[in-house]
Parts: sequence; structure tokens; C-alpha cells
Amino acid sequence: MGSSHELARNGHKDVSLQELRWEQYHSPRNLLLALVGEVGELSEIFQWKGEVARGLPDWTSDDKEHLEEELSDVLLYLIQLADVCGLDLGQAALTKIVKNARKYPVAEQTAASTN
Ligand SMILES: Nc1ccn([C@H]2C[C@H](O)[C@@H](COP(=O)(O)OP(=O)(O)OP(=O)(O)O)O2)c(=O)n1
Repeated sequence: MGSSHELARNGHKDVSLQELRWEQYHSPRNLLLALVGEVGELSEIFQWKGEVARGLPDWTSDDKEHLEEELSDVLLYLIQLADVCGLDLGQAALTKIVKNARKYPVAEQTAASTN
């Protein structure tokens, strides 16, 4: 078994090789469809459960790990979709947060606008 440095190096190599192999399939449309598919898998975790308490106090660690994986899949496809569209998603999200704050000023907030 190699050192943790070797493992980390090989892990990075695998990630880079995989990215190269997948590049040909990563058109905007394909990534969008993959993203929607993963949102479906994420929804299945909550399906039929009824309301779920914040912090998921009643969930097992396996359930939480599964949720982490599906959330990560959604995030990774979202980031890749923005990337192949040539967009800076980080900057776009910051701009959108500022826009939201202007659209919904705190003083004028009503129950309806916070839903
Ligand atoms: N062409 C591909 C294939 C996969 N992935 C990445 C993004 C996701 O993080 C993960 C998705 O892999 P799977 O399609 O195997 O989906 P799951 O991990 O959800 O597996 P399963 O559907 O068996 O639960 O791999 C990718 O970027 N491009």
C-alpha cells in the first residue's frame, strides 16, 4: 500500500483522466439532462417521508451519507453545466444574491414574500 501522498497523487490522476474521458459527452444539453436525473434521485430520498425536521435528527448516518452523495452529484453537474456554457457561476450567484436583496428589501417583507 502506498503512502497517503501517493494515494492523493493517484487519486488526482484518476480524476483528471476521467474528466478527459467524459469531456466528449459533456455538452450543455447532456449535462442539463444528467442534472435533472440527479435532482430526481435527490427527490427520491425525501419521497413519501412526510415533513422532515431541520438537521435531520431522526436520520441514520447511512441516510445522511446518501443525501450528501446525491447533493454532490447535483452540485457537480450544475458546476460543469455552467462551465461548458462559459459562465462564472460563483460570480453569477453573488450578483443574484444582491439582486434578490434589492427585490425583497427587509422592511417591506410580507409573509407571502418570505415563503
Ligand atoms: N459522464 C459522466 C458520468 C458521471 N459523472 C459524475 C457526476 C456525478 O457526480 C456522478 C454521477 O455518476 P452516476 O451516473 O454513476 O450516478 P450515481 O453516482 O448517482 O450512481 P447511481 O445512479 O448508481 O446511484 O459522476 C460525470 O460528471 N459525467
